[in-house]
Formats: sequence, C-alpha cells, structure tokens
Amino acid sequence: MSIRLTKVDKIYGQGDAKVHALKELSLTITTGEMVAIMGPSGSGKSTLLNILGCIDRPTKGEYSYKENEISHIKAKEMARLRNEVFGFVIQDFALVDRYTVFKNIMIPLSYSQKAIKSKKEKVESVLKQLNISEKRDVLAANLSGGQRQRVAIARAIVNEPEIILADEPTGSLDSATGQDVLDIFTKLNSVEKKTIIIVTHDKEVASCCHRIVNIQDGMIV
Ligand SMILES: Nc1ncnc2c1ncn2[C@@H]1O[C@H](COP(=O)(O)OP(=O)(O)OP(=O)(O)O)[C@@H](O)[C@H]1O
Repeated sequence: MSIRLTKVDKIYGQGDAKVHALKELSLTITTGEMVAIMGPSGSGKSTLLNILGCIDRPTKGEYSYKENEISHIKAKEMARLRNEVFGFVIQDFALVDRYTVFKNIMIPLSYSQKAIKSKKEKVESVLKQLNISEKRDVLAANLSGGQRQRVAIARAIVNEPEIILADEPTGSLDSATGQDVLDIFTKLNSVEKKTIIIVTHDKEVASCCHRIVNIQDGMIV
C-alpha cells in the first residue's frame, strides 16, 4: 500500500469566510493503481490532490505514506517528499513560455537531490518517450495545446516520481488530443508501473482507470 488518508478534514479561512472543503475523508491508494477522482465543481477534488501531493496539509486527520505518518512532518521534509515522490500535471500546463521545451523539462531536475546520472540525457530520453524530441528547442509559447500537455507530462515524470498527480489533464484538449494524452497516462501506469491519480470530469478518462473515487461536498460518496 502506498497512501492512506484517515478522517482528513480541510478547512480554509476563519469565521464567516470558513470553508469546510474536506470532511472526515478516508482513502487508500495502492501502489500501481490508476485512480480517477470525480465530482462537481467545488466538491474538494483539487484540495484532495494538493493534500495527497504534499502541497498542502490536512487541518485534521492522518496521512500516511508507506506506513509513515506524515501529516506533521517539517516543511523541509514535506518539500523533499513533494519533489521526490510526486510528479504533478496541473491545469493550464504551467509551462514557462519564454523557455524552450528542453529547459522546461529540465526545471525539476535543477532542484532535484536525486542521483540521476546525466540530467541532459534524462531530459532527452523523456522527450523521446513522449514523442516530442523534434520540439526540443521550440519555445513553450509556440506549442499547440496537445504538445504543451506532453511537455507538462514530460516535466512531471523526468524526476522519476513514484506517483503522478494530474488535475484535469484532458480538460482543455480536443477529443483526439485528449485520447493521446490518456494513452500516455495508461502506458505510464501499465508499462512503467507508476501510481496515477487523475482529477477529471471526463468519463472517457475515468473509464480507463482501475477505480473511480466520487467526491461530493468534501466527502467520498
Ligand atoms: N485557498 C483556498 N481558500 C479558501 N477556500 C478555498 C481555497 N481553495 C479551495 N477553496 C474552497 O474549497 C472548496 C473546494 O474547492 P476545490 O478547488 O478543492 O474543489 P474542486 O472540486 O477541485 O473544484 P473544481 O472542479 O471547480 O476545480 C470550494 O468551496 C472552494 O471555494
């Protein structure tokens, strides 16, 4: 088993502005699983993804990763886990437009403490894996939506994470391009044995996952 949340609450703000985004949410995700998280807008999907990826902490409850309780670890340790264990594919791609494709994918490696032998070769191999080698020296600003998403995925996997977290990875793509991106995730899961957690509204995406977690009002239904 890889991840376990036990009775997790997330509360944003205080007083009148208080939002109870997750309510006693418990969830276990096994190594090698591919899981879809679905639910209406505002139900808490992104909040859940942020907590799973150590971007944010629960207000209450427990988070254990590989049987270790991590909800109270120090910020520095949390940052290390975030960088080494998780790869993020976030909404709107979040690429640096004035950087080339190559430089965008290199970003996580510049911060990485992992012993990856040749960082340049690693970027080249990921470019190849995602079929974007010929775009290597193109500025991110000049890519199509589908190409941008490939670069975003390349950047998420270059640091060899165990777990990939994706927020609406096909949301802004046409259906053929979305299918290509979905195939990439499916392959990362089946061939490379990555654990994959995808927030999605797309039924096509969800149907390719082993399991669908439905959230409503901060609770699993
Ligand atoms: N940083 C924040 N501060 C205050 N409230 C927040 C914050 N982030 C999220 N919320 C609130 O928490 C609730 C859950 O938001 P969240 O973004 O997790 O939902 P979601 O299911 O991902 O929605 P969507 O599908 O629209 O992205 C919402 O009511 C939202 O307004």
